[in-house]
Amino acid sequence: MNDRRAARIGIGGPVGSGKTALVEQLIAVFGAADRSISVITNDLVTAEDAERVKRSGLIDPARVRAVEAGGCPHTVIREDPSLNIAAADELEAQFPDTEVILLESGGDNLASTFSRDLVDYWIFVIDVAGGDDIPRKRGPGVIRCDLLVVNKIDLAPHVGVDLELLLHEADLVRGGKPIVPTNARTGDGIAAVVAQLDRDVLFV
Ligand SMILES: Nc1nc2c(ncn2[C@@H]2O[C@H](COP(=O)(O)OP(=O)(O)OP(=O)(O)O)[C@@H](O)[C@H]2O)c(=O)[nH]1
Repeated sequence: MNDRRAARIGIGGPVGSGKTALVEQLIAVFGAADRSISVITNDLVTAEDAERVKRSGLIDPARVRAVEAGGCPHTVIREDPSLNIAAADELEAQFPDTEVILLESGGDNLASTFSRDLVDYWIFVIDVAGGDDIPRKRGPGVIRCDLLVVNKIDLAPHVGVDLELLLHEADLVRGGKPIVPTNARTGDGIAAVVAQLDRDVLFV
């Protein structure tokens, strides 16, 4: 994508669902393929997620920016995304080769959604340990995201969740829009996430 603006991809979802783990997996896959990626993290009042990504050793730390939301994450990813837009513009100016900018939202609830002024595409991450009734709650994040990632599939047997049923119910409430099951600790399913991004937003 030499002559095009970098794709801006949001990653939202409940606290602890595995958003940062997914970011780390995506950085590794893009890095291994010599594809250029940058990251913006949103935390409430710290830069903890950004520090963790910088420490991973998987990415040039200069390509990682932190936005401190200072309060409700909805504000900075939906109502007033100006801080994130400015951070993305800066990263793009500094690293013109950037193909993808990942924007990780602070952990929130099932209602978080991204402004289309901020992102071209957004992923919502839920995890099976959150319960198999999550799709039935019809949260806007689950229903409206471009790609639903169902993470921590390894935990399904341990928390009494029928993964197939959860995926089926998620498919029903999403009307067939894409869903990818993952284990963001081991990397299971990450290739399918990248394939979906390539098809839907990166066009490679
Ligand atoms: N078993 C299992 N654990 C996972 C998986 N993905 C992430 N975790 C673990 O779940 C915990 C939370 O993961 P994070 O990536 O920090 O989650 P997050 O959504 O970024 O969390 P916040 O930023 O606090 O909202 C960590 O201890 C991860 O190691 C997975 O697929 N399986």
